[in-house]
Amino acid sequence: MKIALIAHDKKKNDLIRFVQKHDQEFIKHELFATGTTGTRIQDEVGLSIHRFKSGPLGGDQEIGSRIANQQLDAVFFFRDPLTAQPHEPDVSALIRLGDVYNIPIATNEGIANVLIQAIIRNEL
Ligand SMILES: O=C(CO)COP(=O)(O)O
Repeated sequence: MKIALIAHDKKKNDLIRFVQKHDQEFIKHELFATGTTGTRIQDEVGLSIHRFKSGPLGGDQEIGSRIANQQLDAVFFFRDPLTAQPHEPDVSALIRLGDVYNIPIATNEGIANVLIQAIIRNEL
């Protein structure tokens, strides 16, 4: 599967921990990420990952474009709901495209736990 991983700054540690916990599953898939998130996953988890631009510089839009072209199967997007993002319209656009194309986007760790179990069981 093609899976995108994204986290806002205050959620990056949570996403790294989550990916580390499930690294034996994530290693089986083709991984994509926004710039800074991808660098941290590469450096701290050791998974190979295709990195787009950083979110505020267009990375969310690049991932949205992948969704629109049916080139992504699932997205883990650990959003920070308590901090204003300069690129909030890009974040909303990405999530909107997930709804348009019925791509599962886990926007917090609770639903991420559900989504990763579905992926492990090959239920998507
Ligand atoms: O801003 C982001 C998502 O909206 C994430 O971008 P980075 O991974 O480059 O920090």
